[in-house]
Amino acid sequence: MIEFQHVGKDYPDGTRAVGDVSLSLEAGSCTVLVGSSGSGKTTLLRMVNRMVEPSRGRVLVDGRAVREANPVQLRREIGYVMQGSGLLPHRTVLANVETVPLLRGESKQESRRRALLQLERVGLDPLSYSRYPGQLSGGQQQRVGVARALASDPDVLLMDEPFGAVDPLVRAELQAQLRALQDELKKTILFVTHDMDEALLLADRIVVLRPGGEIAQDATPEEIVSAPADDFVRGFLGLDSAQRALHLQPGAAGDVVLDRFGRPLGVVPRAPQES
Ligand SMILES: Nc1ncnc2c1ncn2[C@@H]1O[C@H](COP(=O)(O)OP(=O)(O)OP(=O)(O)O)[C@@H](O)[C@H]1O
Repeated sequence: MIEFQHVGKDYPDGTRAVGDVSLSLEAGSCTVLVGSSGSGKTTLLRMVNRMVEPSRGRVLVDGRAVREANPVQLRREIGYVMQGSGLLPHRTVLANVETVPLLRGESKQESRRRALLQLERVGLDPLSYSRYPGQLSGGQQQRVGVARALASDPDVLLMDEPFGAVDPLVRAELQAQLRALQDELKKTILFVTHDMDEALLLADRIVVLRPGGEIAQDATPEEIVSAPADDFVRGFLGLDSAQRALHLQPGAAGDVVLDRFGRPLGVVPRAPQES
């Protein structure tokens, strides 16, 4: 479980990146921070592994204040995937993934076992294990990034726009795979995106941030779509609502309205039959 208690961040140049945010992320669930550019998503996410120190408030992981943890230790315990994968360019795929368990003190043999398990889990072709990151496509690099984050079997996974730089087809594949992984592994995931469709697909809970780093809405995907809190959230949803492609499916009580992911949004009661 991750808790943000009245956290805020002002950068030294006076930029208020995060105002006053309180949030609880349930263990084993996927929470997606969504909002326009500059709304403080990355700043909030990086507070969890102390890449950013809050100016106010505190962050707890499993009841422990992160500011009391050793930052290096903390970063080894928490998986982190970012856009552009952040792989070491002069190490092979396998060596990149092995690095994390090795740093945590696992034996060479155990680190290799874990690395191979995770590379297989993310569906990477074994032929690419001995390649260097520069020899992989963007989508393959992101898969390696996910495998590396999972290699130390962390409870918490921070994912900052991990699929932002890949083409839409590969992106859809990576999203589907993350959902499948999450069904199996039940990590506590904090995922950042500016894409509401991605948020609706992946989240158990969506937190919409407005500029200035304040929460506009914190709710389930169904609640966000069916009852947006205000015009800001409505506007954010509306940007691509034309593509959201609602459709109907006959149900017992009437027609069920489904979005393009097949998520039920409501029921249109059937008109009484004339006799
Ligand atoms: N090191 C820094 N120094 C000064 N200002 C910063 C720094 N890092 C971020 N900011 C500012 O803080 C605000 C929030 O940035 P942040 O990266 O958290 O937003 P974001 O929602 O993740 O944006 P994006 O979607 O563009 O990545 C922005 O105005 C940004 O310019």
